[in-house]
Amino acid sequence: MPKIRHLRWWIIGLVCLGTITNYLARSTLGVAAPTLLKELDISTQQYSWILGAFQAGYTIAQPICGYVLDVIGLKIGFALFAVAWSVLTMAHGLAGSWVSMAWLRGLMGMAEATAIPAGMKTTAEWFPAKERGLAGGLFNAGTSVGAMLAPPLVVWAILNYNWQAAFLITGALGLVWTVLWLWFYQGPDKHPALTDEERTLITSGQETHLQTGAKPSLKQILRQRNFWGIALPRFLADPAWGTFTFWVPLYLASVRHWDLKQIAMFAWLPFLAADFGCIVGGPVASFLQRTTGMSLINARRCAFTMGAVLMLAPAFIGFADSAYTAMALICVGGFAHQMLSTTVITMASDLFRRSEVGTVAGLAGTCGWTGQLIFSLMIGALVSTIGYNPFFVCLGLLDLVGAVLLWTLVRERKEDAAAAAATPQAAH
Ligand SMILES: O=C[C@H](O)[C@@H](O)[C@@H](O)[C@H](O)C(=O)O
Repeated sequence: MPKIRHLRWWIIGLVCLGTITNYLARSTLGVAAPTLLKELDISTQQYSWILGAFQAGYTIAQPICGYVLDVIGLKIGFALFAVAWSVLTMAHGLAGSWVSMAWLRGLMGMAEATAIPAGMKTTAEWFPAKERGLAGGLFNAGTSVGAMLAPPLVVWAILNYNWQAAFLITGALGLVWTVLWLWFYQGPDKHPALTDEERTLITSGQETHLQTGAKPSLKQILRQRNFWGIALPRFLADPAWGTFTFWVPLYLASVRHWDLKQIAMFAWLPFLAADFGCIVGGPVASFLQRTTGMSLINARRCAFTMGAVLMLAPAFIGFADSAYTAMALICVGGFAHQMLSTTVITMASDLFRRSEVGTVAGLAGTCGWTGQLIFSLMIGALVSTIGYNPFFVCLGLLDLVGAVLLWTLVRERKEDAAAAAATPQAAH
């Protein structure tokens, strides 16, 4: 293989592609739902159990997937899980009832839970500290791209073939990605296309104490206050993601009386905004580091806080007179959420060893998804009596609490903070 300059950006691009296929696969069901519910005679309540099976599997499995990646390595680990979620997606086409669909969905959720821990682990292994924010944002942007691509692709497959074909295609894309991954991916220690210069740039830009290779220990991770310092803000932040993903179309239809055509025309916009949010968080932190000389951790905390302040905008969604203003506020919410979410997700690689980043990111993800689940159940239980407004207001405030926790719970090593303050130039 010839040497490739800036290889790390190609690698994170490949991981982003993997995240896109991961989100495409999981989003297929929602788009195909109207057709397949009718054909398989599945009720709305049974459909909610199918969705629940995915959420439960995904929530529980994130640390398990992260741990497997930490132990057997990214190349084989990510490939195994990608094959599993792709084959399970394709198998959806064989389901004949809601029960078999729910089983497939639960298992698929477990395999899909690899995406974020794998992305974080790649970021930790391949990037110097100063670039991790942007790298983390780039692969995480794949989530929204996948969610945006699903509707046109799935509708096209259903119109030209049938709903089964939609699952076959999105699953097959995951397999194609796996072949690419197995062909192109190697760790930075042995990638034949990595130049010596770039390898030095990567290792010299990483914190020495994070490069050691102890195996992850669950007990030890859960005892650290830095873990809770990132996991609790995720618990408080992720309800926004769940709300934008699962509830906003329903809100637009039932409260703003939008028809399907209007929803199709506008509902992807918050995800586009979310993509920008993903990409902005890292560079904002780097900019602050460069201009003020503050430590990396403080710069991340500032970026998160900015996102949290911006998240006040969606608190006003329910008060907007026009549906279009409400939509604009939802978009600000998508942007702000991913700006702060990417930032806190990336902090797993700022605070934990490369050999345990997968497990830590997975555990924090479990907290995030638990927050999503609780919030979603609360909306489901209360929306018919109190409406959506209190929930939007709540979303606006939760991240401010998250910011306070991030500032108070996370402790950075004194020597790192001092080094950053003494040599601000080293930060970029
Ligand atoms: O809050 C949302 C996150 O940033 C989102 O992009 C992913 O982490 C998502 O939760 C997932 O696990 O697929």
